[in-house]
Amino acid sequence: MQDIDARGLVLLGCGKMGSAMLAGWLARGVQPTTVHVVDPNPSDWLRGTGVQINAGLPPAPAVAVLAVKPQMMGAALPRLAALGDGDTLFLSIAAGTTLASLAHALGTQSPIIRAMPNTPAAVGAGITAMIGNAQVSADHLEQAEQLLSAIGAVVTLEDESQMDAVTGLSGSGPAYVFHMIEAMAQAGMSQGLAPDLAMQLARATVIGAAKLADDSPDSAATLRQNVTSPNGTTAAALAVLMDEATGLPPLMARAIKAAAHRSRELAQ
Ligand SMILES: NC(=O)C1=CN([C@@H]2O[C@H](COP(=O)(O)OP(=O)(O)OC[C@H]3O[C@@H](n4cnc5c(N)ncnc54)[C@H](OP(=O)(O)O)[C@@H]3O)[C@@H](O)[C@H]2O)C=CC1
Ligand SMILES: O=C(O)[C@@H]1CCC=N1
Repeated sequence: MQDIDARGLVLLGCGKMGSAMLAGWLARGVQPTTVHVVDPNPSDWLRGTGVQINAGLPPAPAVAVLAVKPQMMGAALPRLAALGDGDTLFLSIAAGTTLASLAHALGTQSPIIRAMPNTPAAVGAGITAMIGNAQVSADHLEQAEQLLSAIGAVVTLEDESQMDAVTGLSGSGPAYVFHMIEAMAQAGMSQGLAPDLAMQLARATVIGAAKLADDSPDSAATLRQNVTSPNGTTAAALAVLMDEATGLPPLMARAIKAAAHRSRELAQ
């Protein structure tokens, strides 16, 4: 992060994702005074970090990170378009906003990386997929990887067209898992459990299964089979969940298709 210490980092938008990233960078040793945040309503947490808020921006920061809603990009980008010295890396995490539209606003010679993180970034357990335009150098990629690895794993895409599917799978994916917790708790209540107990069991089950999936060398399919006794309770449930027409696979396929479709729509 030496370049950031010397030239500064600009963060445009410090909401859920912006603050998760900022927390990761500060934990990795980025100096608060080198970070310049632009946000209309700074939170108490942000004010307590020691970063510079809504002050003058360095003319050529090492990195400018765009973390506003896609719908706000049009209003927010002109502030950033004035920045940069040709070597300033622009890093956008906005869903649906393409490299071409970013280059249109920021200058076609600007190095730009489009990335898609997810909210487990807030606890350092995110996963981010990224891809850069032709102006991005190996140094820029390494810089982005350093910043994004502060909030979890990082993968590099081969083609920007993969970003819509990535957004539908891992960008939006945490919401599917949280909704599964809600649905499992609700189903437990339908079977007679008190709401608090049902929620405790549902949360702990998802957390435990996620930890096991993380720690174990076994595939998800093997871990599933390990729960499933022949002709037992799990087999009864999986007959419902794995139904080809009405089970989880076709439902999840429809959900992720809808998210990817919305990502493409946001690009229009
Ligand atoms: N949430 C998620 O799971 C993920 C989100 N993303 C992407 O990250 C981006 C941010 O999402 P998220 O953090 O959830 O959204 P938030 O609404 O939580 O954060 C956006 C922040 O930008 C601020 N803002 C609005 N207008 C401007 C402006 N002109 N200049 C500077 N800041 C501004 C908002 O302030 P105010 O609220 O006061 O308007 C808010 O603090 C989006 O583009 C989204 O697609 C990517 C991956 C995952
Ligand atoms: O819902 C959204 O549009 C953003 C992008 C991925 C997750 N949240």
